[in-house]
Amino acid sequence: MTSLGLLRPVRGVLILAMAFQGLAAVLTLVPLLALIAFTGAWMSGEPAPGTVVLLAAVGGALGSLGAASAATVLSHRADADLTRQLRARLVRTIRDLPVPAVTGQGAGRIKTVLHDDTGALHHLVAHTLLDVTALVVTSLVGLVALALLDWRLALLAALPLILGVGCFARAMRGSAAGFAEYAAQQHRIGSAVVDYVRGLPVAKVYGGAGGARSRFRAAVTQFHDFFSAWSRRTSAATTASWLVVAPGVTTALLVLTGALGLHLDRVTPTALVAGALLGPAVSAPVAVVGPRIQAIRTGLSALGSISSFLAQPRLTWGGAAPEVGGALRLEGVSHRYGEDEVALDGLTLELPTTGLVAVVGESGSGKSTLAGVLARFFDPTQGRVLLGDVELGELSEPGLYERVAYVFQDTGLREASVRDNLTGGRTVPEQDVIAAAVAAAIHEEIQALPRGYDTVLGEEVELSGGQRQRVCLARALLRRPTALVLDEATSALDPPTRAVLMETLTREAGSRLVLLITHQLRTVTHADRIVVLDRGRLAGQGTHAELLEGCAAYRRLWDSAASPSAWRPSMSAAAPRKDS
Ligand SMILES: Nc1ncnc2c1ncn2[C@@H]1O[C@H](COP(=O)(O)OP(=O)(O)OP(=O)(O)O)[C@@H](O)[C@H]1O
Repeated sequence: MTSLGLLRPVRGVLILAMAFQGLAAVLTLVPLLALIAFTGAWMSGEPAPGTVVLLAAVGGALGSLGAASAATVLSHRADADLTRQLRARLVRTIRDLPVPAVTGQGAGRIKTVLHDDTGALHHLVAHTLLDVTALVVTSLVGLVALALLDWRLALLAALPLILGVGCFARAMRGSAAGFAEYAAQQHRIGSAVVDYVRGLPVAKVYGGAGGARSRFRAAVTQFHDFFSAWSRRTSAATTASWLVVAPGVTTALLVLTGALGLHLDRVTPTALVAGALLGPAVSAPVAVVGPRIQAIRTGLSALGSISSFLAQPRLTWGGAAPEVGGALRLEGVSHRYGEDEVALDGLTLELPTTGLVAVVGESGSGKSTLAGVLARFFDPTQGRVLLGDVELGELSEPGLYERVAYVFQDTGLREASVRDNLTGGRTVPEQDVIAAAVAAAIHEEIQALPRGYDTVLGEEVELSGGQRQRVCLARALLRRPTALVLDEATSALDPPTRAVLMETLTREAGSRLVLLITHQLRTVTHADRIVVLDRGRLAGQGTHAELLEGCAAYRRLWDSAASPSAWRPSMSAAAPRKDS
């Protein structure tokens, strides 16, 4: 579908609105035409049709008001319908996009598309199309009416129009690239603003050294330089196009020539009056069409931007239900961000169905990318991720997330009650909610909130980072998943709380897979299996003792691990588990 195809759902209403606007433009000229007829009759000594003129003036004015109002109502209805439909489609698209496309720079693009581009469409659909219709119809009808009375005066009236269009076309030469650059620069400023606002705390501390602030300043300066140069290049031709079609110029031209023609008996008094009244209506639209053209271009570019946003590759889901007891497996999984950045490199791994598995590796070794492909936040660029014998993409979305739960370091909580955050709005027995919160060591702190489990997060209270992580863990436990994947999900906890949670996770690992991605090597030495990643490759896997013995990458990590954690496996946590 071309970007104009996005307007298809409201095409009918828009055409009707433009028809009403065209009618309004014609009716606006009716009083002038009646006045011309009156003047002609009066000057030639015929009985002047005063009542007809009066009726035409009133009828034309009222009719044009009515038609213009109908056009405005219709165009605004079309705009409201279109905006609602497009925003719904955009929200569905955002929901299905791979996560990296909606975070970081992607967030800036979403803001542009949802806010700026749909705003630019409002101007195009609700206002600009009607304005341009009115301008074109007024100009054409005025020209035709004048031509019927005196074709020479009509040609004269068309002269400023032609010159004005010529100057304007000259001003617009090469403007497609200029408008594209204008849009790109606006987008750059938008992204820089998002980046700057996100980095504000850093910028406050580090002042001018904050890269985001410099990027924002550079984007604004660059835009200013570009826009000044563009204006300088086009201002002479644009000003000339405005001057040449100024109503006074056209009127003077037609009155002087018409008077001369009258003197020479070549022009009738009626034609002279018609020229003076209709001439400005013929050429004046050029003066106001410039900003409208820019609005049309901005609207069309917004349509293009929305259309390409909607066309982005999305994650699609199948309908398969996950096999009961299926293990998570990776077969030759590689993932690249962009052209060069290899984050995972031919990773083949079969995870057990129960037990505590830790994933460790140096910073940048691909741990979070592994969590991302397991969570199907995005698909790997190569290879397959399976649950049992079914690829994740063939599963239904609820099928995957009911079976496999994820807790991430910065997993967001919604502005909703603690209970709703935990249950996701589902009806869950109260004792299950409490049991999950107890297991995640957060129950007592929730009870101490102003309205306990009914307290609205973000509105009534702000939780600390560690509390948020524990609420997220409780939410995951409440699902009773067969696999629980945690990416640095205990990073914000103090050692005693982390110790309690490690007890919980170790206990949970007795009946499900708990995959713990962590930097804190010393908290997972008791894991049933430790997977070591090194520059996206599998460097080794086994128990702590086996890896110390046979995996150089693990030994390096172990040697560089800082201080021992407060937690050691307790007798209860060390209960035997079966590995697959
Ligand atoms: N969104 C992204 N865009 C581009 N490159 C990325 C992105 N996310 C990660 N990378 C790159 O992919 C590689 C692996 O990153 P990843 O975050 O998976 O490693 P990690 O082991 O989790 O690191 P850390 O322990 O520091 O969190 C790194 O080189 C990183 O720079």
